Amino acid sequence: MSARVLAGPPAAAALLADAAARAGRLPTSPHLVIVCVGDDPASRSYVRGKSRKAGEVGLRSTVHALPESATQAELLALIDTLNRDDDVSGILVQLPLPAQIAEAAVLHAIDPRKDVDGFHPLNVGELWAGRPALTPCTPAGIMYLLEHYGVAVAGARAVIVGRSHLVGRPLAALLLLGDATVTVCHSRTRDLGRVTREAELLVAAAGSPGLVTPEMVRPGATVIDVGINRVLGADGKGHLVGDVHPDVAGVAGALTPVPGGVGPMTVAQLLANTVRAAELQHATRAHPEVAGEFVR
Ligand SMILES: NC(=O)C1=CN([C@@H]2O[C@H](COP(=O)(O)OP(=O)(O)OC[C@H]3O[C@@H](n4cnc5c(N)ncnc54)[C@H](OP(=O)(O)O)[C@@H]3O)[C@@H](O)[C@H]2O)C=CC1
Ligand SMILES: Nc1nc(=O)c2c([nH]1)NC[C@@H]1CN(c3ccc(C(=O)N[C@@H](CCC(=O)O)C(=O)O)cc3)C=[N+]21
Repeated sequence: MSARVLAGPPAAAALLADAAARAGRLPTSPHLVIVCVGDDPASRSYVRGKSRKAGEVGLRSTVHALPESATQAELLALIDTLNRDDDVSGILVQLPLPAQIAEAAVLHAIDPRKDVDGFHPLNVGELWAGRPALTPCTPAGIMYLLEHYGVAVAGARAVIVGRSHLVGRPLAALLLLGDATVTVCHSRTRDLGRVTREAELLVAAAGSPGLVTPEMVRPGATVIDVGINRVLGADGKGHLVGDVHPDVAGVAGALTPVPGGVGPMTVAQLLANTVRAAELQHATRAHPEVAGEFVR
């Protein structure tokens, strides 16, 4: 038996087509601003991919690249300018940041209505309160992928390996909103395989190549591989591999590939969030009586 492949690109294309149609109904094209600090090659490569896709669906994007030595004050000043600029719909600060900059201070400074990553505490709180506004791109993209391929979430036993603020935690909130029964595992989880074997829907987001092996997977389960790990192959070249061992394809019912699975969903969802942010800002301007309030 070999698992059904849940490919990212067709689902991402459907999400992007919807976002592009909504963008076309706005008076001006939504504008995403990406801020990156330092010159980590992997970060630069993600940023290029995001800008290219933005252009393909008719969104504007601008990249602000600050040097590795940038101070927290400089970054906060830039965010303040972008917050005040009515021509900016969405702001994404690429993570991780250099050690001299406190991540929390930066994420708190972004206007929640422009927070296309969904990392501001207001958006995090709204998500856990069951009123999702702007939600983190990777988890929201995974939910879209599951729906696109008709994978049932309601009532399912879902297990997530990883509890980061970027992936594991917000995905737990979204799956719970979708009426799954959710378990979140991490590096202190005892007998990880016993927990993951319970899952009808298993999500691996640990950043550990091949962590999920066939004996950890319930036969027929849907397995979502979020991991993006660069490893050196036998051919001496660098390869991207996920957190799921390739042999899991023999046990799982359905499986996302790496690359070409969750990654493209993340990028598509970022652009969908940018359109959503532009819609929120447009509604606020059209109805100034609600300005200052957080409009959903
Ligand atoms: N496809 C995409 O679009 C994206 C992919 N990624 C990829 O997803 C992976 C996870 O990213 P991110 O969430 O940011 O990573 P973090 O390093 O922030 O978090 C990893 C989580 O996995 C847990 N973990 C690590 N090793 C184990 C283990 N052996 N057993 C059980 N739990 C473990 C950690 O536990 P603890 O909390 O106890 O330390 C932690 O909660 C990475 O490979 C990253 O590159 C990330 C974002 C987007
Ligand atoms: N503020 C912030 N928000 C993020 O969403 C964020 C971040 N910082 N920092 C880094 C992680 C990682 N991330 C990815 C996005 C796209 C792919 C992606 O498109 N991957 C392709 C392969 C790309 C390649 O070949 O390198 C794929 O899986 O097919 C992967 C990973 C977003 N992140």
